[in-house]
Amino acid sequence: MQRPLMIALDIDSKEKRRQLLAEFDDERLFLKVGMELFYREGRAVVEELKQAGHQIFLDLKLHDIPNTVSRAMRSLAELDVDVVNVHAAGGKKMMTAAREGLEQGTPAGKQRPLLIAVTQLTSTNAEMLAKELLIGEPLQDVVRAYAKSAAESGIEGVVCSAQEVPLIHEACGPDFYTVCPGIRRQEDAAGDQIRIVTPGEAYRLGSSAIVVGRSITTAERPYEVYQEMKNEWEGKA
Ligand SMILES: O=C(O)c1cc(=O)[nH]c(=O)n1[C@@H]1O[C@H](COP(=O)(O)O)[C@@H](O)[C@H]1O
Repeated sequence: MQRPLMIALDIDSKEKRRQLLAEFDDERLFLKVGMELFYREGRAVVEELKQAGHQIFLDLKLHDIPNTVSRAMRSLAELDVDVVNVHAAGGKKMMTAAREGLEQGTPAGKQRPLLIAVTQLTSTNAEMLAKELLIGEPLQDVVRAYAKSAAESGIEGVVCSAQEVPLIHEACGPDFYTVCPGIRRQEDAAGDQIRIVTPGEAYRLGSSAIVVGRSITTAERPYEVYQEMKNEWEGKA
């Protein structure tokens, strides 16, 4: 897989989704289908986007008992998506079950989707971790430990802030896949994101992929913003 800029299609209607994608002409994109779109449009949206030639990160962040996650992954594997995810907080048995479910569900002759685990959401900070979630260790240590658990479960990578990419690569090796949301240009509103990084900084920190939602999807000229952020991410700006 290249180092893609994944566009988060967090959009609340089929019409708006089609309007947005029309801005990109025939360009083949890496699209993230998350809960909002999937719960609204179901499996059909994935099939439509695949047929149009796009790559898909199906971001449903599974987090349940191992048996349930395994069986859910078996079902998602039939969709022929490129990347799927779970919450690392579900533990090693759950992550292993997710991988096994994917392996069982992947049709013969097809490559199974890349499986990654969310370490700590980019909307989380150290204070929230300590005071609300009652996790006593420093945030970076928690992210490192969760990434190691993911690697030990035989899955290929994590979702993390680009701020944590160097420590994850140190712990899990340089090829461990790091998908980084919480990406903003200097001028963009942070919204609910806390551990934010610019596309250029994510590139310099060695992220494998970045995820960009609202900076592109709510822009007046989404394609221009996409090009600008992509150039920065590819080290061209
Ligand atoms: O798993 C994710 O994709 C994810 C993990 C995380 O820690 N933080 C995070 O923002 N995301 C997703 O990445 C996207 C970020 O969107 P924007 O904040 O609009 O750029 C959203 O679709 C989130 O669901």
